[in-house]
Amino acid sequence: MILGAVLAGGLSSRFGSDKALAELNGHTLIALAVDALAGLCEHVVVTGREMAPAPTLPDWPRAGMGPLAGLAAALHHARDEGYEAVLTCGVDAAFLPENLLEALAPAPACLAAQPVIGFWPATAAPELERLLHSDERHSMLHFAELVGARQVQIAAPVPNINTPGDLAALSDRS
Ligand SMILES: Nc1nc2c(ncn2[C@@H]2O[C@H](COP(=O)(O)OP(=O)(O)OP(=O)(O)O)[C@@H](O)[C@H]2O)c(=O)[nH]1
Repeated sequence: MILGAVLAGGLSSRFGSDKALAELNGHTLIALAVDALAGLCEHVVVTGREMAPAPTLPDWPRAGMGPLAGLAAALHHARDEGYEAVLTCGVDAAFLPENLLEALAPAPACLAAQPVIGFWPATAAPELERLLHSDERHSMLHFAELVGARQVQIAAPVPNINTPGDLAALSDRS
């Protein structure tokens, strides 16, 4: 079983307002991200916020530590509930390719350009706990390197939405 996890905390400082609640074609970005993962995974959770269109998990060990703390919460849930791995994306992953799991399997692996989109085995939880308690860089890429994740290139990259301009460009395209 695969658990989908939307990493949905953060400050959205480049966006200027909570980008999870920004709308694309009448749907919030977080709802689109949950739907995208639900098409690929048995169950979906949202980390790093209390209100969401799917069950939520608080970041581990605490909020304010970045997306890895959301991944840690999801890996703990996966381990406790018997999921073998977690598929992650950010709130700005409105369009995930249908073959994403095939491209990322076997875990661990992540997208080369966007390591927030990754496939992580539940057994990676202890290494992530160690990293989050260390002075090392708390970045998805550093964790990916630590666990030997393959960095995968895909033909059609998932668009990043960091600014209102990024969102407007997507609205124009769809
Ligand atoms: N669970 C969780 N997710 C996070 C956290 N920080 C960022 N994220 C998510 O990780 C993804 C990538 O983060 P960024 O795009 O850099 O998000 P951000 O930090 O809100 O944006 P900036 O402030 O503009 O850098 C987004 O989907 C964020 O929602 C966090 O502390 N906890």
